[in-house]
Amino acid sequence: MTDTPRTPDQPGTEAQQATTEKQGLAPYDVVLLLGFGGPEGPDEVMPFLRRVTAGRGIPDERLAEVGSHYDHFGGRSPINDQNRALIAALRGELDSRGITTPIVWGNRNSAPFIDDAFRAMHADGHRRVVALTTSAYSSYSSCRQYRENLADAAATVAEEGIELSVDKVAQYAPRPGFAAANLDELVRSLRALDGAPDHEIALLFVTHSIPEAMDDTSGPGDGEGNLYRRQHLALASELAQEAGTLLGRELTGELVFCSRSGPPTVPWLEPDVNDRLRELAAEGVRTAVVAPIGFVSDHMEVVYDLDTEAQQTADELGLRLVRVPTVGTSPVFVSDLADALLERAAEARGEPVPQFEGRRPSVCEPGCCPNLRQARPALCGSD
Ligand SMILES: CC1=C(CCC(=O)O)c2cc3nc(cc4[nH]c(cc5[nH]c(cc1n2)c(C)c5CCC(=O)O)c(CCC(=O)O)c4C)C(CCC(=O)O)=C3C
Ligand SMILES: [Fe+2]
Repeated sequence: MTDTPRTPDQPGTEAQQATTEKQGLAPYDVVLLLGFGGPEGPDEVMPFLRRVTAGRGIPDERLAEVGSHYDHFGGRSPINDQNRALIAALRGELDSRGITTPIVWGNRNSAPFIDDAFRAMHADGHRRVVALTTSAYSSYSSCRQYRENLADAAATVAEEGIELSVDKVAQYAPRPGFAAANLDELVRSLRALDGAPDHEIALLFVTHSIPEAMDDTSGPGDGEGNLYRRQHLALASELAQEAGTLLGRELTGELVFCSRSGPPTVPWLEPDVNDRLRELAAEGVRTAVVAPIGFVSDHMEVVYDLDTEAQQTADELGLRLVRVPTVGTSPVFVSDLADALLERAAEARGEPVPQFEGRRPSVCEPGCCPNLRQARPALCGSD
């Protein structure tokens, strides 16, 4: 914070915000929420898994193993229902700001697919799309792959004479609003702990493991790499510090990983949450507070890999595991997504937008978060 008086031409002032809100999401006429997708019944599990891993060389045993996670939940992932709820919440938030721009949904790996979303938008007369992913961080899997999905879908519908222009909201993990939404959840969970002494509590921030090579190349092509990991570390340390200050506790957090796949010969980010729980129990920790900051809703990685598998590890060790909710449809998160959309629209109109540490450009830099298997067309970037 500075005490410099704000003038109307400074980015992020109230005057600026007022114009921003008045113009709504212009020049965009539709919002596309991009999800990962998931099976909604037992028959959809294997087709879904084959789509996720197409051309990826994931062994069949791993597919069968992941399929069995879905079996625990009747062959249905919660992810699509969570995205329906997110769209409803975002609709409510935009409505409350007088913004009527429709929100359409498209998934990478299950219906409704992105090409169908494009067809539906076009049929309704929409031509300028602003896309928002349900993944907050920068990496090939969580950013560029969605941009490739957009390019594939655009190419498919172009053959039918359908042309749309698509821009994207930058990955939002570095947004102060994303930190605020996660902090709310963390503080609520910590408050609910009984009088456990600080030195018996471990605070574990969890995210999806990715191959080390994918992390090494995440971020701008001419940057330092490891942006996926750095974004998580920055958020984790901010959350641990702010939660500690708010609650007057001495909390140190650390980053751990879940949901590793691929052959054991390929290194992925570590430590695995289960391995770390074992070490911590041996060091005298009694309570593990597990905050899945890498995910925006409680989908399969959370309800299986954490609430089922890591919970079982904790049970075996006699550890109490407290799982912090993901941001889901929390009002702070949804409001920040609405802000991010408004800022993207303002940027498209050539207006200034608020700056903050770690802000990602809305148009990805050349070579950022590359596809290491095969270079492919991707929208919303400068390459
Ligand atoms: C970074 C990241 C996110 C977070 C960002 C984002 O949300 O996009 C994410 C999300 C998700 N990942 C999901 C599911 C799966 N991910 C897999 C495989 C992989 N994920 C990877 C990375 C990520 N994944 C990677 C590097 C692989 C290896 C193969 C590949 O390069 O693709 C596999 C294949 C089987 C396996 O090997 O585990 C499945 C079934 C679901 C749906 C859950 C549900 O159904 O509720 C969600 C939200
Ligand atoms: Fe995944």
